[in-house]
Amino acid sequence: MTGGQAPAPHPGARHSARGAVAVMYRLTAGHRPAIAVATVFSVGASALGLAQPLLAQKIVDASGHGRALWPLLALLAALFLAEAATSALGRFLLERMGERVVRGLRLSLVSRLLRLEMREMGRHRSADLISRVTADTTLLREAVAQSLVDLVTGAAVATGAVVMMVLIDPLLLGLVILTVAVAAAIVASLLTGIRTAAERMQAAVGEIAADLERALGALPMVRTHCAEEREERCIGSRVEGSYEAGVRTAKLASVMSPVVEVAVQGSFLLVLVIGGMRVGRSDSLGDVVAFLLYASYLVVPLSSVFRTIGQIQRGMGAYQRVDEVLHLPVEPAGPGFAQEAPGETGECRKPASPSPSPAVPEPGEEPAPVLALSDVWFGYGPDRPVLRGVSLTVPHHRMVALVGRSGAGKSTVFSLVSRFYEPDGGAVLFDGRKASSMGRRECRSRVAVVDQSTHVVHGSLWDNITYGAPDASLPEVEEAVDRANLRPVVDRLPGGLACVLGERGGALSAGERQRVALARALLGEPSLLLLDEPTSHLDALNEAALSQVMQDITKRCAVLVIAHRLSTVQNADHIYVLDAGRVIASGRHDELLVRSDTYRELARAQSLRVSGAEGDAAAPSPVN
Ligand SMILES: Nc1ncnc2c1ncn2[C@@H]1O[C@H](COP(=O)(O)OP(=O)(O)OP(=O)(O)O)[C@@H](O)[C@H]1O
Repeated sequence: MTGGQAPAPHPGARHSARGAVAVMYRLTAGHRPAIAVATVFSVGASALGLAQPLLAQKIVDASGHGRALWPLLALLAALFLAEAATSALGRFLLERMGERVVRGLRLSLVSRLLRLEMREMGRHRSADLISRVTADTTLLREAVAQSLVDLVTGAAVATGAVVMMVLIDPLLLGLVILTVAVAAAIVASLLTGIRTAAERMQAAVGEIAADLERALGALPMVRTHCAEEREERCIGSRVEGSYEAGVRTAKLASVMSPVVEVAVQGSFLLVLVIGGMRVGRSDSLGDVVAFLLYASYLVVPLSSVFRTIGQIQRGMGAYQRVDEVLHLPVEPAGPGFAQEAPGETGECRKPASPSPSPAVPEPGEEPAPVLALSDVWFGYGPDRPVLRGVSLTVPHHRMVALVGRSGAGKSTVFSLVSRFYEPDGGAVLFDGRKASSMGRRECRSRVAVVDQSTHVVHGSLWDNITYGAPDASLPEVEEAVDRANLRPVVDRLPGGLACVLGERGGALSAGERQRVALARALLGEPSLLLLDEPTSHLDALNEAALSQVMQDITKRCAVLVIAHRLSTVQNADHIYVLDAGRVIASGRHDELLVRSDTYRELARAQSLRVSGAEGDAAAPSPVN
């Protein structure tokens, strides 16, 4: 498997040993030449090892007959060295192959996770998904890299030993095989239990990560509610779950070990007793010595093969979790959104021309609006529509506002415009073109979003501002900083733009984070800026300043803004009032004060100018 490609699905091959072999086979696709070369080295090393008992036999017999020993001893030393060198090379090749397999899996996982459908993302806990990329693949690496080494070398040595033992004493070999077969039957019965326990343990590890992330992500809330003990108990129960599954695995594995040891010692004992009785008849102590050495060559690798199979079962438990992610649905690769293999994509950047021009209108013809929603229906679940036939337009260089009570569906409109979700009915249009006929990347390249969560990530202020345009020049960044009213923050921070912000932008206030997000959005030169609650973290002075910033921004792009505070959008060119997923009124501020009860209520609740509005209603003035 090459990096970035997920292995093909393997339904039904989940729990059986055959399934595990099939998974290992699939995982190592693309690495077979390396495995073949490594196997040749391992077999070569085994052959060199297998020749040593023969030589030992000769040395014992030669000393018995008083012949010179040093040439044989020198040959034995040379065999030792050659065996060590070839076996090291074979082992290295196999381990490197294992690392490559895991690298490919990790790249596939990362690639998939970054492109998961938003709905799917909502169904999983992010820390659990992360643990599949880190903890589960680490367990899998041990299974693939280490186990394959032991399996290949062990099987090669055991096969060679069997051949040599057949030649020396088939009866003794039969006895050894009998004891090993009994051990194998017992080990096989333990494997399913080991795998199930390993799956449980890995799932518990994922839950620990997810719960810990939840608690650390909301640490101030945990502290202010004195919930440390409660969180500790909750996470502690996950730790217990992982401990119990680990202990169960250990129990099963510890039963396996004595079984294998008894088989090894039993074989030796049998060989010693029966071989000793036969020495008198065969008249060769050398034969018994050689046979004993071969027996050790057979049972030692076989015991490691048994252990390895246990390890592979544990790895398969982890693979199950990895495999689930590899088959989660990702966003469809529409036109212009090719799903390049990881490594080929580089950073996700806006295209060179981030604000594609709208189709050139005929002379005298109005250009199509930057954004239009036409009778859009949408629900997060099948039974509950959140948007019910929403239609709205955002013309070029205008500021349009969405207002309405909490839960009316305003942010959902943004999610559809960002194409996190597709409408169930109706259409979203960019510059007159249906979004569904365009790739997601093309749609998103037209839009910049500053939402309520105002994402600021660990890194410098510069990194955060240039996140969407990593090649931006200093003057461009400076301009975005000024336009977003961020200059005082840059001047205050030590190192200015180079200042490293803590995780989630902890070094900044909420209002400052919002302005960083705005600077980032402006740097991308979008044709449409989506602002969700832009004033939610601002004081009155900064709110007034931002209103001015928004007016200025419309010189360069259109703005669609969501605001609870109507003071921010009083000057909007057009306002849509959303209620329970429907547009119930639209117009300018003064018009809506007259025409819309809901708008008037919202305004009254915020003590905005309402008096007299009922009397001086102006004619509606749609902006397009
Ligand atoms: N990811 C989601 N999954 C399921 N339901 C959701 C999801 N996001 C929002 N909703 C539901 O959709 C409805 C509209 O939510 P939305 O966030 O669009 O409202 P809003 O008008 O932006 O509210 P607010 O002003 O409080 O931000 C709400 O009832 C909300 O519970």
